[in-house]
Amino acid sequence: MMTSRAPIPFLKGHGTQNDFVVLPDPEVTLSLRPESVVALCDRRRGLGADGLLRVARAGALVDAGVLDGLPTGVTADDWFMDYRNADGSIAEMCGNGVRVFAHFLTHAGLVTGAEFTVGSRAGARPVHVHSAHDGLADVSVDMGTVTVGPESKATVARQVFGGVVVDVGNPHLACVVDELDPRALAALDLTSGVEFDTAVFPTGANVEVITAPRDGRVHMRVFERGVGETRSCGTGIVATAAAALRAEGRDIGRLTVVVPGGEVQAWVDGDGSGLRGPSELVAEGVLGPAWHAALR
Ligand SMILES: N[C@@H](CCC[C@H](N)C(=O)O)C(=O)O
Repeated sequence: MMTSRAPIPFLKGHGTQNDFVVLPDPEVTLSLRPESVVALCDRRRGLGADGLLRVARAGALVDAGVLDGLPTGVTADDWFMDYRNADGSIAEMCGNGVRVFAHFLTHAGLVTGAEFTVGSRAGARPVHVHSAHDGLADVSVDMGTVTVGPESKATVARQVFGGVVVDVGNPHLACVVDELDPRALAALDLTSGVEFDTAVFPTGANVEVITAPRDGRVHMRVFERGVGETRSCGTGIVATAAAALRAEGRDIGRLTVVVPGGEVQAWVDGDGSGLRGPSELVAEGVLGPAWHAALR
């Protein structure tokens, strides 16, 4: 078998400190085995990240057998965010990832105009890149339908919190805790993980702990499926907005969600949901020769 020695480019970026390795692979020539993703996302032996974003044409991912078919609303020519968690697992959607992905497409000149569609396993996600200069961008994402389901519980730092099941394309348990102020939220120890009802979440859950909304703002921390605690989570921010609005007796509205890595605007309206926030491209380069054997 022929192996290509062409350099493998990468970028490193983050959205409110939820960080990603970006791997441009338009025609899907790279093989992303879970162990390779784990190694690349490792903060000591790899580049270090919460997740990995392969940048590929949707049709090429179908041809390569990475996707079984084109998700709803996605066309073969669309740029597709092939998202992997740091543990090598595949997730349906990543809201911060879409912002960084859209920023990369603009930075690399792979799209024309400020508005375009990014494909994801959860379907097409329209984006608007409001600005992109000097490695920094401001990006809105139409996050589609957000479905608030039944109540459930999570155990976090030996405390049991009630929450609601929220589907943002991926599964969330969003727990608005009235008695928690931002200082008490910041003091919670999430290092030993979270427990949730696996009958409710057979494929796992992302768990958000959220303060009660005040003056249009909430504070949130998240323990992500396939990663651990992260400093932000875009789908979790939309789930947070939906749950916090529900706690105020509202189905629609707009909130500022404060996370350890910054602030993001989120909204739920009659047509769906969305978020707007920053993206930063921190570095770009090529992977060292040892990675060729792993990824080709
Ligand atoms: N950080 C992401 C969510 C990534 C996927 C998640 N860990 C899952 O497994 O569902 C975001 O910004 O939405």
